[in-house]
Amino acid sequence: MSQQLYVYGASGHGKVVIEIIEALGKKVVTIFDDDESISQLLEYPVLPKDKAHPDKNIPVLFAIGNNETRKNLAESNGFLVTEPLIHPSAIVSPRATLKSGTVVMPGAIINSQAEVGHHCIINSGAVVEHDCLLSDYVHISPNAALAGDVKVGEGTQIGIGAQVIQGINIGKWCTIGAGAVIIKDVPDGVTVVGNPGREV
Ligand SMILES: CC(=O)SCCNC(=O)CCNC(=O)[C@H](O)C(C)(C)COP(=O)(O)OP(=O)(O)OC[C@H]1O[C@@H](n2cnc3c(N)ncnc32)[C@H](O)[C@@H]1OP(=O)(O)O
Repeated sequence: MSQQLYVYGASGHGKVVIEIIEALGKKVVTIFDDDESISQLLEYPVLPKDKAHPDKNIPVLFAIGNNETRKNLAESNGFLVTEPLIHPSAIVSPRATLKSGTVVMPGAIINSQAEVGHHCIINSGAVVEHDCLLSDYVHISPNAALAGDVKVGEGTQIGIGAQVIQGINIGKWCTIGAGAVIIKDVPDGVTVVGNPGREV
């Protein structure tokens, strides 16, 4: 895996990504952001991509919390995408598979034969149990937990502290609210809150 990385997105999420890169002993070369008013993130300079002439051989991590924005950026930029970045304190089964552009935050757990797509965020302390199947651009927020064999469609966010019982199918581009408890399947494109989860 490359020892040098770009980070795209000078956000709070970007700060956590930078600290993962540092914890892995790799080097952040530059942070990119389309907002020209941002010049620095932590100790790193922030540059608009068009002014930076990025090296096509240095991979990027798109550090954007919003799933749709992250997808649009990833699909419109010709960057080399980084292999998954996994914080050293996370526990990832050797039988789990993670695709490029995905980041696993401190303390997260991904268990046996789980599959995680491209450009996903498995946030701090989240649990993705055995045999779960996560499509691209999914965000599992801090401390959320998916029991075994849960499927999550593209672009869905599971909110902070939410819990999903085993075998549930959650559709594409859904939002599961903070602390929700999901005990039945969720169709595409809806927001579900509460315990038990109800559509709003
Ligand atoms: C490191 C990081 O920071 S990662 C980021 C993690 N962030 C999250 O997990 C955020 C998750 N987001 C939420 O929970 C939000 O409240 C959402 C997306 C579910 C709803 O947001 P909005 O669309 O703005 O809905 P709104 O606030 O208008 O609420 C709609 C209704 O749902 C209720 N509601 C909203 N969120 C929740 C929730 N988490 N649990 C229970 N009820 C909720 C509201 O009280 C309201 O009810 P009412 O119509 O009876 O008054």
